Order: sequence, then C-alpha cells, then structure tokens
Amino acid sequence: MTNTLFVVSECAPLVKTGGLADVAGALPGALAQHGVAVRVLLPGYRTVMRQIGKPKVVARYRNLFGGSAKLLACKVAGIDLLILDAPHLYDRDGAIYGDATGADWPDNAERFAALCKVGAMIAAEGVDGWTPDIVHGHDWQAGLTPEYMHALGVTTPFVFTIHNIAFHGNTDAGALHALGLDPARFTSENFEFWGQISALKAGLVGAAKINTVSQTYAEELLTPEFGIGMDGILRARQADLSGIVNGIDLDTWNPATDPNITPYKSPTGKAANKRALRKTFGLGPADGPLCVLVSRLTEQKGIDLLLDALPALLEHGGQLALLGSGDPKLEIALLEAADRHENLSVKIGYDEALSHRMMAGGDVILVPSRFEPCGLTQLYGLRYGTLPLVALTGGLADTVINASPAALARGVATGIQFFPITAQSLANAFVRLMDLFNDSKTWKAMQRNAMKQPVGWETSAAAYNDIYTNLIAARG
Ligand SMILES: Nc1ncnc2c1ncn2[C@@H]1O[C@H](COP(=O)(O)OP(=O)(O)O[C@H]2O[C@H](CO)[C@@H](O)[C@H](O)[C@H]2O)[C@@H](O)[C@H]1O
Repeated sequence: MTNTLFVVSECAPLVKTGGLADVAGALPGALAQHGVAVRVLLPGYRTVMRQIGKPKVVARYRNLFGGSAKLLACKVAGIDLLILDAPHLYDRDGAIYGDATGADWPDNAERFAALCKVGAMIAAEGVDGWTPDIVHGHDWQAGLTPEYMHALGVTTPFVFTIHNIAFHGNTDAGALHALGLDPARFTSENFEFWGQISALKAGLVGAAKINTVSQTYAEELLTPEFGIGMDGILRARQADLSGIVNGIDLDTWNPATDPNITPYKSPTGKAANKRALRKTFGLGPADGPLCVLVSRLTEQKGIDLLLDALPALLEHGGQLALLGSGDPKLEIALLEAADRHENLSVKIGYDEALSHRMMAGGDVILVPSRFEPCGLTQLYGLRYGTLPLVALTGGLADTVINASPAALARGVATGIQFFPITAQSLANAFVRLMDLFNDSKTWKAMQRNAMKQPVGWETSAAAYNDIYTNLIAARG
C-alpha cells in the first residue's frame, strides 16, 4: 500500500474551474485500484466548507500566514480529503483565484504557500495516523511544497504534474520573508526566476519526477514556444520528465447511464438528444453537422481563430452551440457573432449538466486550442460518439485519430485534426468535415470507433503508480 498526498487547488466535484479539478477528483479512485491510498489536500474555500458537513479536526496551526487554521479530514464522493480551513485566506466572496471582477486575489502567493507549507508539515509529521510515502503536487499552486519540505528536512519524494505551464505563480522577491522562504535559496538554481519568486520553478526544480498530461505536450514543453520560459529548466530535467495522458471518469461520463440526457448505447441514440439540444440553444433544423464547444474562453483555447473560421461552417449548413465563460472580450465577440448568424448560438456561463447534454446531442466537439496539455472535452466527445475536430497539438494530437486517407482505409479514424493552428486551416477542416458528415457510412463507422476508444484512467493510473513505486524503491 502506497500513501500519496495530493496537494492541489481544486478538486471535482467540490470545486472546479477547469480540467485540473477533474483530474484531482478522478485519479485517486483510479489509483486505489493499484493499492495507492490518496488523500487530497485542498484549500477550505467558502464553497468547499459548505459541502463537507461535520469533518474531523486532525491538526491545528496557531499562525499560518497571518491567522489560525485547522486541518479537517473528511470523505466526499469517495475522495479522502484534507481540507485546510484557514478563513483569513480562503473564506471570501468571489471566485477561488480572484474577486468578482476577475482580478487575482492580491494575497494568492500566501494563500497557496500556506497550502504547500501544510503539505510539507504533513509529510514531516504525518496526520491522523497517516504519513505519505509520496507527495504529489499539481501546477504552480503546489510548487513551493518541496521548498518547505527541504526546510523541514523531509526527504519524501515529490512528484510534480504540469497541467498548464502558462501560469507561473510569480511573486516579488520582497515576499521572501512573508512566505518564510530561505533567502539563501533565492538563486537561479532554485526558485528565483528573472528576479522574482516562481512557485512553478520551485516545483520543477524540487521534484524527483515531473510529468505533464500527454506525451506530445511533454515534448512541446522542451521548446521555447510552449515552455513559456521554463523550457530551459525542463530540458535540464528531461530525464525526469514524462507525459501521462489524462483519462476521464467513466461513470460520470457514460452515455448509457448519464442522468442528464436521454441515455444511449449506440450512435443512433443521439438523435433525441440532438433535437433537445437544438431546442435548448434555439437552433432550427439544418443539413450540416451540429458542432458543440464547451470551454474556458481564453487565448489558449483558440476562440478568436474559431470566430474567423466560422463562416466556413455556418454558411454551408453547419451549426454551432457554444457554452463558455472567461475573457470578456471573447464573450462579447461571440455574442455579437451569434446575433449575426442564425446557426450560431452562444451561452455564456458555467453549466455542468448542460455540458453533458451538449456531448450527447452534438455531432462534433470542437477544440481549436493553440496549445492543449491534454484536453478533456475531446475525450468526452469520443465516449459520446461526438467526433472531435481539434488542433494538432498536445493531448489533442495523442487522443484523436485524424480521418486521413490512410486511417479511413484502415477504418480507424475517430476525428479530424488541423495544422497549422490558424483560422485558414481550421476553415479548411470545416470543409473536410462537411464531406465526411455527408458520407454517412464513413461517419457512422467513425462514431463507432470513437465510442470504443479507451478513454478511462486504467493505463494512466498504472503509469503514475509506476512512478511512485520506482521512487519508493530508489529510496530503499
Ligand atoms: N462553461 C463551462 N460549463 C461547464 N463545464 C465547463 C465549462 N468550461 C469548461 N468546462 C469543463 O472544464 C473542464 C475543462 O478541462 P480541459 O482539460 O478541457 O481544459 P483546462 O484548460 O481547464 O485544463 C488544463 O488541465 C487539464 C487537466 O490536466 C488538461 O486536460 C488541459 O489540457 C489543461 O489546459 C472540462 O471538464 C469541461 O467540460
């Protein structure tokens, strides 16, 4: 039995802004099959505190970055949680990373340093009769954990997973004292990055093993274009870097049992869901494919490329139902485009149940991202027979089999990929899509292929378990 402590800033179903939460929520269950007992250390945001009932207090901290705090143990949705209840850091209105206007909380450095520090203390002393053999941090919010472990003299191996390298968690050097970091280690070999404290770099430097969420993204990260300043460090650590593709929760995302939809086992069952979805989005009947897109609306996700390429879809009988929220400029541009095109319907917001109905009712799931470490919505799409049309990058390259002549001849295609990642090549992909969609025999075969593709956690959980076991064996 291996004990693993996850240090992570979000975890589904309790609190989610994106794919990180899905992974933190699903991977523990998958690892349990391999004899790994995961406990997830999570900030006690107001929304989390409301969902955990009466947990057990397992530790108290008199002064954790300016206030007292408690560590609470509880189980929600089968996940063993350790909730850091620090009201001065987490009990506030607004979102988990920022206020209602979208601005980051000014004390985010302290908020997540506190999480890392408690992670390190758990590794040092154990908690609730439980001590981790492995500490596994996710993204910059967990990056300082190995620094605090080092300060406490803890040698438990630290595994670091990069879900999105675009966020570095940088802070001014003046915060060294406030964060309780050792000024002697504020060097380019450790966590100094262009004169700032970088939580992400601390994680990359301090990890025994680093991984990201697909093999292609692991390779892309070694280039300046994708590494966003961290490519040099990652090249230096290449021997310890791997790519492990994400899975999805096969119970939550199961078209045969999904309570949000009219359940189906074969692609023909999608028709009723498609009718319902058109109604929800106010779209009329059309000859072309009904595309769906569910996403945070950011530059990463290529929404601007999509806006430019859309006529190639909409003017040839295709439709798009889009659900998302994020960058206000993109939200406005999408709403304006929806006013102009009757075959485009946009809902701004976050709606988990609707996202299920979109997977069930859509013909095609669009993921035109500029970069995508793994991506989850194309995996949902595969499972629901909703064929992915994706940019050829990161996990989208690894999980979709492009309908190339060779793949079609072998009968293995599951979707469409486009490259280079430009509006023009996306528009060309829409033209290819129309041809494929009109060839109903090929389309149905692709849907069947898609629904058969393994998209669960089985193989990837085994890969994480291998990392843990090798690190533990190497310690002796
Ligand atoms: N408006 C909305 N309503 C309902 N649901 C919505 C929504 N907007 C987004 N979602 C949901 O949020 C999740 C997004 O996950 P992704 O993996 O696609 O991207 P994200 O960039 O957040 O994750 C980062 O981390 C994950 C996990 O490693 C990587 O897969 C990914 O490449 C990386 O960028 C999906 O479950 C999606 O359905």
